[in-house]
Amino acid sequence: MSVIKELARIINEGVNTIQSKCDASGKPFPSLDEPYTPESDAVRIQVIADALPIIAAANQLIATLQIPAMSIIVASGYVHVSAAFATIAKANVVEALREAGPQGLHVKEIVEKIKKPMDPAKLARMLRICATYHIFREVAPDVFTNNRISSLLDKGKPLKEILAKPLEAFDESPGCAAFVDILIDESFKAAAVTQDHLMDPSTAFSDEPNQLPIQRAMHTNKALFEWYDEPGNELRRRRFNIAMKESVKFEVPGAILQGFDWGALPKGSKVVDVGGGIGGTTMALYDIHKHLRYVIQDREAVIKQAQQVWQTERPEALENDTLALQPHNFFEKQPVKDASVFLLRTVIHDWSDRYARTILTHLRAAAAPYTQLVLVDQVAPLACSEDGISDVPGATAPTAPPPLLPNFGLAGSMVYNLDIQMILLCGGEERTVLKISQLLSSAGWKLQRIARVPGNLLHKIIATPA
Ligand SMILES: C[S@@+](CC[C@H](N)C(=O)[O-])C[C@H]1O[C@@H](n2cnc3c(N)ncnc32)[C@H](O)[C@@H]1O
Repeated sequence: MSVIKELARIINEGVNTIQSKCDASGKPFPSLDEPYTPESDAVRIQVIADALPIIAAANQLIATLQIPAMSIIVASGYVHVSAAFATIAKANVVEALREAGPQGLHVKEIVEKIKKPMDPAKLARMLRICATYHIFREVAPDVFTNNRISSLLDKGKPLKEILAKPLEAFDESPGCAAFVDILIDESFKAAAVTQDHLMDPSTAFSDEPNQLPIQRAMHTNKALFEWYDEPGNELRRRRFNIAMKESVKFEVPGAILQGFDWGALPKGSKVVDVGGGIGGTTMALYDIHKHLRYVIQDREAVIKQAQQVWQTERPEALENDTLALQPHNFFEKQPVKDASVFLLRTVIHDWSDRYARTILTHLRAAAAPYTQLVLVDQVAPLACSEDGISDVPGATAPTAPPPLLPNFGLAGSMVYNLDIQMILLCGGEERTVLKISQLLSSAGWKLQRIARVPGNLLHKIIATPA
């Protein structure tokens, strides 16, 4: 069969399977036109494994059919979509559209509502390119409304409140609003200088967290997290912490609970969430596993914000000593010596090998013989076959059959976006299985297994003292 026919077959058969599952459950597949709600999107999770090959095949079919020059120009031109999108998000257009309801708003009315000195005609052009990428809908000439994708950026508050208290714009915002705002601010600006940075002999080979594109773009010599603590960066720091807390919610539901038997840990076992942020991960565990004790460690400023969040959302955890919030620099000696689990979610990927090794070595020195290390991180697949790459259980990622790319192509591409994000902002890396295994053993840990949650970006990398 020709490649294009084979790709079409994968799409057809996959769509039929999904439709049958939806018919059997009596729930329609969520429409792109309606705003996102977790309830209306629930059916997607049930068919996520069926959707992966279809997404991979559809993108490969487009790449095959499209005029090559068009493909490369469109890919280079994602910067235009980002520029449009960044402007729209910054101007709180999503919230104005939510308040207007499904009939949408004319761009002139949007500009009045958002109280920004913007040219409505240019805003229409920005919204139109996004609508063409299925973000927003143009429902009549120059009249736009939110759809399932754009509505995820809704900060979830009245527009008036956002305009009155811009520093608190992302506090308690659900969904991806905070996360995307990092991408269109820090990442977007760092991206603009990346080519200069990576071909400048004074920075090209650096593994220092303060010699990255972000420093070049922002004219600072502070590493990202120190820079967040600088005066003037209050919004960025708050936004980052909210983004991380909310990121737990746009994983496959309950992902943190899967692949590691938290329930089997004896009563009173201590789980130390190292670099735990304001505690989104610990909160998800705490809500289900009340028999455990938790410690969240992070930088002082973050722990202060965590204090407010837990006081508001789960005050009893602080009152009954189930949870301790502890300022701690993970480049220094680890104070907790009786941890059952050192849990690090999306921490090790932030750092270059040398820095990551220091963090892991401090944890190894504080580990008891029964301590388990649980890294919750991406595991970057190669874009070719990985057969026989490692015999550690779970090491080999599920691969797509030909003619699809073994890594499911664009269906699995987010890991590489985040990998580049690490080059831009932190100096870390989304590591392959081999790199993870080498890093762990260089710090005295033995990789035992990788527990994958189907359809999820983050996996559990479980190690014990070597
Ligand atoms: C990518 S975030 C992950 C947060 C959290 N684990 C989660 O998944 O939501 C990395 C965390 O590392 C923290 N961090 C950075 N440098 C640190 C340091 N030297 N000591 C302790 N925590 C640090 C940051 O403040 C941030 O909360």
